[in-house]
Amino acid sequence: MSIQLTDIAKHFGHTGKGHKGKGSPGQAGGRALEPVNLKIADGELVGLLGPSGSGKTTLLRIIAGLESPDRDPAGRILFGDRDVTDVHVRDRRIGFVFQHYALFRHMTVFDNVAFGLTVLPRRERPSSGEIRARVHRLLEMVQLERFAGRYPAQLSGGQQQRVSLARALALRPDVLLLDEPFGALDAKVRQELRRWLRQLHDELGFTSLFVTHDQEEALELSDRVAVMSHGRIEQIDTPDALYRTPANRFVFEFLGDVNHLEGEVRGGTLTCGEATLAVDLPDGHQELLLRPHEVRLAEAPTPEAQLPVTVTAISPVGAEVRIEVAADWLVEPWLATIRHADYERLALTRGQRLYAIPRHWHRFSAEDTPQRQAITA
Ligand SMILES: Nc1ncnc2c1ncn2[C@@H]1O[C@H](COP(=O)(O)OP(=O)(O)OP(=O)(O)O)[C@@H](O)[C@H]1O
Repeated sequence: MSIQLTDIAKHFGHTGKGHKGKGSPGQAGGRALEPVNLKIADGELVGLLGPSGSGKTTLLRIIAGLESPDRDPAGRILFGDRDVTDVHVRDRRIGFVFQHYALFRHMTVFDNVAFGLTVLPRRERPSSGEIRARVHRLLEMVQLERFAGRYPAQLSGGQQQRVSLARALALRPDVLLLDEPFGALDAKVRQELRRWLRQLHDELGFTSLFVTHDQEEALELSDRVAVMSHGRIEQIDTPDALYRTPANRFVFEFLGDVNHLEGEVRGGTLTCGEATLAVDLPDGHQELLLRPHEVRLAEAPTPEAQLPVTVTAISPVGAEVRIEVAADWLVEPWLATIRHADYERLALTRGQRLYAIPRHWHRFSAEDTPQRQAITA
């Protein structure tokens, strides 16, 4: 089922009490959402990513029907061809999963998953045999069949969240909405649950929208990610496109580690203390941004890049080695990620003097037009 939002805005009155007991800090006049336009294709898995207070949950709750959008502008929500703007939450055919597993503690796993089906009006309710079959099939999918008779308290956090997922899917929703579904779990379990969700999503073909403030989670799990800030969608794109062609500085900085280089450009050379870099930019003050993988470390400078640094920390854990380097000309240390082979070849140690050689840099002008330049060194 596709989802289309047109001009969905939300303004909370100053006296309004938040569902989380929050006020409306940082947003003039309690504006939680600027008018948002968004199209999600049938069967798509979209992540809503943004810092705290950027409006992710508000947007999700409006789509769910748990919160109503402003009347001015008169926004609309379509599920497929159906206008659901004024349709009650229980008639929107939505499944929910929230961070805090709202499982019924006095019910077994089986009964929790079956609950939504057993409370359907009689004419819509499947037979008890059918309910049993459907619940077992769902528990099989989330590999919890042998726990059907247990109570939530007898399960781990990750298992409880899998029950929540099965329960949300029991009513065969067209749309699955997840609010920080894995937020309360440790890193390894989160990773596992992401795979679950992706698999179930692909297998069952529903449309999913999930809220997260975890960049890695959003980029790994989603077909597309909507990056939000201050109640606006700054950019919505595939993870690859977001990372490679960010629409503005906020998106660039929010999606990963960033190194800063600020200096004065004169005659095609940027100077910052004892560091210099050849750049194709007009004279004046400039700030360049670099991702850690765009910084090469070498034993000698090049004619284009003379950026002396000292290694201050080395973290060889993971697919790449993370090297922190510092220098007098840097306000904050830089992070460089290099291959293990290069790490061994350079025989890096703490305190070692090296040269940073930018492969690429990015610049966002005041009008936020992104620019990316490759260094032809
Ligand atoms: N019921 C409410 N009444 C008043 N203000 C609210 C209410 N719900 C949210 N807000 C405000 O609206 C803004 C957006 O909040 P929202 O919860 O949507 O952000 P979020 O991106 O989901 O944040 P988080 O990651 O912290 O959950 C915030 O400024 C928040 O304080």
